[in-house]
Amino acid sequence: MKLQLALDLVDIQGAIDMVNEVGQENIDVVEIGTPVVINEGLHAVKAIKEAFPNLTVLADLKIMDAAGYEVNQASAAGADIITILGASEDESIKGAVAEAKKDGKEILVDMIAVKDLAARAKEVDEFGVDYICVHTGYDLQAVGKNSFEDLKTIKAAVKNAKTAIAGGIKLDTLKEAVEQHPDLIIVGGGITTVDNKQEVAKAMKAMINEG
Ligand SMILES: O=C([C@H](O)CO)[C@H](O)[C@H](O)COP(=O)(O)O
Repeated sequence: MKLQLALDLVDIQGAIDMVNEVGQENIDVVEIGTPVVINEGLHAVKAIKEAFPNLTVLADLKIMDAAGYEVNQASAAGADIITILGASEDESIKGAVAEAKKDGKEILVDMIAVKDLAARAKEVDEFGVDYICVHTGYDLQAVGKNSFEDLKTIKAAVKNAKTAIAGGIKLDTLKEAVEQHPDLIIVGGGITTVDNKQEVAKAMKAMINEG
């Protein structure tokens, strides 16, 4: 199990400062979140990879179309993992995988807003993707939803890909994810909004390592 720090509500310098404050030794993957890519472009991915060459960098593009091209651009900027939506066309997901493989990069499929999770996870799992991720986005977190039951659903459906979970995970709810042993646990606000970010990230990493 690995810990991914999601950086969403920062600019480029804020992202670098946040990783330094959290401590790169306390995380495995750093995510340049969708709002950062929208605001700053792929320069943010390039800047974070240059600042932290030893960290795995995920570009949360949430690709929906033009998948091969967008994966190619994110990969050139230094992304190690690129995200595409599970709701996108099969051809888009296959194209993303083909492009990523050329450069030895990985594809994470974000299942946000997918209604039949088990069925779509089984389909996507056949396309050679690296991760399938359940995700409760900000807008559903705001009405009290989470992804812990959804993780059970994809764990039962997925045979090939690694599994991941994201969406509102905090130190006091992390256990619910750890108990199910996904390959990747993604945490944004649960680290970035607390006072002692380093202490919380360290505690989360310890819980994940022990899990
Ligand atoms: O992908 C995300 C969201 O859609 C905004 O871009 C977040 O990175 C993801 O939800 C993790 O962040 P938290 O929910 O704050 O843990």
